[in-house]
Amino acid sequence: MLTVNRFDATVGGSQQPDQNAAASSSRLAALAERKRKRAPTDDGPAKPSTSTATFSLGATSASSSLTAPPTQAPRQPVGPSIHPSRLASAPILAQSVKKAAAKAGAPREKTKAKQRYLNKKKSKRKAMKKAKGGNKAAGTSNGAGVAPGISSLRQTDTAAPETEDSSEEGSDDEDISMASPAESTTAARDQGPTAVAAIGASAVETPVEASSSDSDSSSSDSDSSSVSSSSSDDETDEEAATSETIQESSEASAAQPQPPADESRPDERPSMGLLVRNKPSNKLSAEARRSLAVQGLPRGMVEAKVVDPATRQTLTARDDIKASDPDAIAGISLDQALTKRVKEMGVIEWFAVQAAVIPHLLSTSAFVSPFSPPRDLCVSAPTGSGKTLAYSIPIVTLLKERILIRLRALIVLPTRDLVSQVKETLEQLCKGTGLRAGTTTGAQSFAQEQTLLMDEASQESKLDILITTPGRLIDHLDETPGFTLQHLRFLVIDEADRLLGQSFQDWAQRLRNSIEGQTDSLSSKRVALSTHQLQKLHRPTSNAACDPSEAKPVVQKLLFSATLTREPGKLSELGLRDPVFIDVRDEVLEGEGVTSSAGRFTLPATLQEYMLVVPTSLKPLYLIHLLLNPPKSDNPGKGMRRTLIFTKSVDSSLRLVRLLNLFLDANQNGKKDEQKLRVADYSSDLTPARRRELLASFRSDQLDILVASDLISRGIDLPLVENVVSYDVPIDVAKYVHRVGRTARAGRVGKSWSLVESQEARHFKGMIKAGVKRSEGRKLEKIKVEEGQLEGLKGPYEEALQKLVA
Ligand SMILES: Nc1ncnc2c1ncn2[C@@H]1O[C@H](COP(=O)(O)OP(=O)(O)OP(=O)(O)O)[C@@H](O)[C@H]1O
Repeated sequence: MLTVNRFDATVGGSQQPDQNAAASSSRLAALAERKRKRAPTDDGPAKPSTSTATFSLGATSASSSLTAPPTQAPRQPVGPSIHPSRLASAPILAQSVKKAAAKAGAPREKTKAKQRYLNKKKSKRKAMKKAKGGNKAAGTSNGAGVAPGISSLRQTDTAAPETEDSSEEGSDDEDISMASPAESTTAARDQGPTAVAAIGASAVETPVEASSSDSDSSSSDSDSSSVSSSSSDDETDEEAATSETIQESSEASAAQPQPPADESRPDERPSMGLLVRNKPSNKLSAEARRSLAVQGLPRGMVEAKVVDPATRQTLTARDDIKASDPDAIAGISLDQALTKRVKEMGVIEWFAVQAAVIPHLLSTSAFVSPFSPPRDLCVSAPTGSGKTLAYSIPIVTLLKERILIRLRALIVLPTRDLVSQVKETLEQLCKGTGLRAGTTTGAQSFAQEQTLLMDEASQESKLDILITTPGRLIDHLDETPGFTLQHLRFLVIDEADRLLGQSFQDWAQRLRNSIEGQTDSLSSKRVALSTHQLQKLHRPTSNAACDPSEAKPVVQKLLFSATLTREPGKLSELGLRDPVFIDVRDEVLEGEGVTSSAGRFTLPATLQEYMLVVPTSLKPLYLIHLLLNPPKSDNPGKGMRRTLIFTKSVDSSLRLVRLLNLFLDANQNGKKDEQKLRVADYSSDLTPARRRELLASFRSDQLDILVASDLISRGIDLPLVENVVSYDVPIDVAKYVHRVGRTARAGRVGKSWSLVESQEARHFKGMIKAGVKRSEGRKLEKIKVEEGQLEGLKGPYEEALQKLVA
């Protein structure tokens, strides 16, 4: 009753006078009804009802009864206590009171179809009870008497109790369990096939969550025309869906290899009704989860090669190789000149991703046969783990033997800054090889880029390697005479998940069309190959394989990211050829396949993560405190330098930089000796030249802090960054991974600090827990800052705020 009264009071308090009058009269009516209920009736004493049930019942009926006062009200007295406008403006509230009403047993109209369904259900239940009694009598275990597909899962479950890891996953699920089934499915789709499969798996076990069924009963009884209303109020609909889902799943399981049926009780295979009653437990064994998760996935994804991030391999130059030394041959052996250049770049040993990818790519040849083209490659490895060299070294090594200049490698990246960065790496590697690398990003005029790309007279490429953004690439494919991808040997899509998420100009499909057009060029048009190319071309063994129509594009597609999508749908945009997957992350735990951890991304082992829960109104002050007095600092009192701060937008960055600089000025008064922190914003509004200048200042320690939106959260390699601060929490886990990945690169130590507003804390922790995987012993540590610690900063902060609004 208290709940109702409080709720009424609240609603009344916010209503207009006439609404108040209506509400109080309805409250009186409700009171009278409650009294009437307490008094004995002809039918016997009234049953006590809980306050929630009473409230819910009334509230549900409110939606239909408020417009016209209830005529046969006895069971709906409290209805008018919720104003219809409130229900109309709060669909979730309306839905929940409706649902509660259904539970409380509000009378509902039953159609014939529904009645038929219920009757059928009743008789099934009876049959099940009988069967259950039989089972008990026979002393069967929970697996016996269940359809083979399901029973096999359950028996495994019993045999293999949950591991620590799987229970942790369970708690992850708990954290995100507030999402509706529809939300979960959408989220799962975003996370890739595993998550979708997991949803599928949970539908097998808890099919109540399945979306609408097309049974008569559900369609006839539904209040709403929307399919998504299966969340519904209707228990019967839920049961119908349950039954159907289980039927479907057992049909599906029939297609799978089945364990032998229980021979001792061959005739006791139950009806589907029994399945509904004997729902399996909510936990599938790890093995069963894995097999569900991998169904329908590409071979390479299921058989992904998992590489330990701690793997290292020594650098060997080709001259050192002894033919008898299998390790040297299997290892990475570059020629002396390239080894020297790599050493000049600070490489003394190969990192894990390089140790896996470089030999894999070097095992193919520069010129591959269109009749047996190489498999494509998808690589997922943590931020700062050296993916750029992993693809650049093989490209340079294989292409430097070329005779004619043709465009043989195309590297696509999402931003200009990244294009420039990769170009610098390739230019260093190409020194002395004669290979030419160039870029097109729109930083220069289109005509200038055309001149750089193509020889006007011969209309041949002037570049061996082109590094570009997708938009500019499509422009050149469309408008630059002679520009072709027909000689391409390597196509690299770096930050692949980000690029595949961008659909502008339909770039992925158009790129694919341009590449696949080369099949014709190589076969029917018989494009003249270089002598070298002809010599290297592997001759197919049978004549049938020489059929020009069998020729395939020779381009090998290489996809890289720290957060690579495992969604086959997304990957298929590029028409990958039987891709090999290399996944650099900690060893696969028992029961965890490559896909079961899809959507969980590995963080660098050298990263320390911290979070501060802060009140929204004082967030800037907490940031200032953090910057001036960084906890866990090796140089206390020196402030937080070599720091990147991420905000949610360019505007936020600008405002924050102004406030910080005003504060630092105000705080500097009288402290001449102390070196003030130097802060600047880095945004897409700045010219490329200004951005280059800022990065150079940061690299040379002339700037301490750069404040940016997510513009530079991906890929940018600033080796000196020691701290990353998320002033606004990232909107998804991939953004978090890329932001924090600007530090702790190439094996260096780095710290990330997330300022989380109190109301965001639960969501943030859940998101991170579900989305990232850390090395053993690592965790997200909470740092506490008491408001008292901010006292000394309040004066200059107030001063800065006043100047900011002036
Ligand atoms: N074997 C190595 N030894 C030492 N330093 C290396 C090695 N390989 C790469 N590096 C350096 O590590 C840094 C990070 O490399 P890179 O930018 O390729 O990382 P990444 O994996 O592409 O990261 P992100 O996912 O953030 O783009 C670079 O400064 C690079 O020069």
